[in-house]
Amino acid sequence: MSAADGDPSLRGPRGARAEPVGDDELEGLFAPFLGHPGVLIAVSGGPDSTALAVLAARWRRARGEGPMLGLVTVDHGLRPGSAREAEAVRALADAIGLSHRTLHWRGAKPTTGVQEAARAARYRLLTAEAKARGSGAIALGHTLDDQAETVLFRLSRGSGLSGLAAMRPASRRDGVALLRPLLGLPKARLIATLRAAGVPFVEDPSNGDTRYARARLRVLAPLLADEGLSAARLALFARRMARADEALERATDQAGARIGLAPWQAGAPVRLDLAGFGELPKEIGLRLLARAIDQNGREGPAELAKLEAMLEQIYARLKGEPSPFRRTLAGALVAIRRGELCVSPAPERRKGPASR
Ligand SMILES: Nc1ncnc2c1ncn2[C@@H]1O[C@H](COP(=O)(O)OP(=O)(O)OP(=O)(O)O)[C@@H](O)[C@H]1O
Repeated sequence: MSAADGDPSLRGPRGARAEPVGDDELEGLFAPFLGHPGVLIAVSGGPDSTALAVLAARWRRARGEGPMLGLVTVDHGLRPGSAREAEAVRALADAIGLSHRTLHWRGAKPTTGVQEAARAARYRLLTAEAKARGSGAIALGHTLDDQAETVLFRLSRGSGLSGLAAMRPASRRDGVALLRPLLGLPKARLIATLRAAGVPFVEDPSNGDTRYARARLRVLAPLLADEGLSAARLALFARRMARADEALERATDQAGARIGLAPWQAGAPVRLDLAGFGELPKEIGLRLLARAIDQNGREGPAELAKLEAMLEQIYARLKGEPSPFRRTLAGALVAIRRGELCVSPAPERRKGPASR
């Protein structure tokens, strides 16, 4: 048995030895890059995004042509070592022949919810940089293990079907494509790839910090895998949810066009035929209501449980409960009048008398 055989980070599910990613896999992984003039590779210096950079550079070199690739690191300025980590990514970029830029999260940092704020700032900085360069796409190093963790995290938070579809291999944010070429690969294979190539990487210390729910779920992962809830199975579950979600979204488009009494326009009130709404399958009605509220509210997406409760109240009116219906949710006003379900921006809340 070699030393590596005993290294748990090199083992895949149920102790199977993880193989480095082979050159014959690269085209399949990176073909989605081809639709873009340039791709910014978001590299924290951790194993996943380091492997992403190494593999993408290998792919690009082998084909001799393709999109411009460049590495970008966001220095959140939250840990003393963060500038050094960004410098290590620059050294990696030099070694693999790609450019590198560090983006800084400046300004005041919140004392609570700092991880969420850092994540939002990171995406803001990355999408702005991609737009400024005309790159069109950002590549992220999420793996199969991250996908599994996202499914478990969302299950634990009561997400519905769309949330359980978890991360998509390709999505959009602020007009920029987000690509996740490694979403089908276990982290153990990426670590094996870096070890085989002799490329160093760092581990984010917050990854093992059990004050965070994701780190606690990571601790549970081997136990769940023993019960059949392996990362691969959870990721397969997410793909099936994504397939169902796409079908339901399309059915929702069609239902909206069919029972809409006014054209669906960004920022415009939504008017739906109430009887037609009542005949829709519940899931489609729920999605239409959510869209109408998203479009008219100012407070972001409404919570699923609140939407479900409102849907039941609308059904009660449809069954003949006579009381008037006028409710606000997530900054939108939902009202029933003269056979119509109307969703419009909620009036500004009146402020009480000024206090001294
Ligand atoms: N500081 C950083 N600089 C550049 N890219 C980063 C940085 N941190 C994370 N990323 C990118 O985001 C990917 C996911 O990182 P990580 O899992 O730590 O973030 P997350 O917050 O859990 O992910 P998400 O932002 O999708 O929720 C990394 O593989 C990398 O591509």
